[in-house]
Amino acid sequence: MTVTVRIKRLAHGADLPLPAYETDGAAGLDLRAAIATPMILAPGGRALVPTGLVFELPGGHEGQVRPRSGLAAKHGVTVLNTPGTIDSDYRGEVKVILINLGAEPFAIESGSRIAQLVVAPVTRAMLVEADALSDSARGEGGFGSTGR
Ligand SMILES: O=c1ccn([C@H]2C[C@H](O)[C@@H](COP(=O)(O)OP(=O)(O)OP(=O)(O)O)O2)c(=O)[nH]1
Ligand SMILES: [Mg+2]
Repeated sequence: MTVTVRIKRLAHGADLPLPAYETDGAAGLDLRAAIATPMILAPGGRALVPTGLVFELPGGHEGQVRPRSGLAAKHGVTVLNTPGTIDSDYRGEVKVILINLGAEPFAIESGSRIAQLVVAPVTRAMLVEADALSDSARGEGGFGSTGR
């Protein structure tokens, strides 16, 4: 499924390529760091990394900011709030909250692909308050109630 997404590049990201799907079947658009000078993420450190991008997602859709598995596997660098939620009515710059869970400092250069954005449909709930809810086989069991 394809939807049209309007996108604006901010001045500090104007020289970077638009996010792109790296392969025909890729689910995520890689997001790049739009930074004037390299950032160093110390072990255990986190940073709000600008992308220089503003999206206009179509109604009924969200953007999910997800980690790149390569950064996680090789460096322990991931998205702290994964999946970050980009609302369709958000018109601010998309930023990525990265955290370094690895043992070494991690350098982020301008243009580094730091995360990926998956555009996904959203189902919104119409809440109906009720005094009693239907029975189910699971009932109140959770948090490991079915065993290992
Ligand atoms: O990783 C993220 C997550 C969110 N956002 C932007 C887009 C999103 O639409 C907005 C609000 O995100 P969220 O609802 O997760 O944050 P909040 O702490 O609840 O802030 P708000 O009170 O603005 O909703 O912040 C990002 O740029 N990156
Ligand atoms: Mg919110």
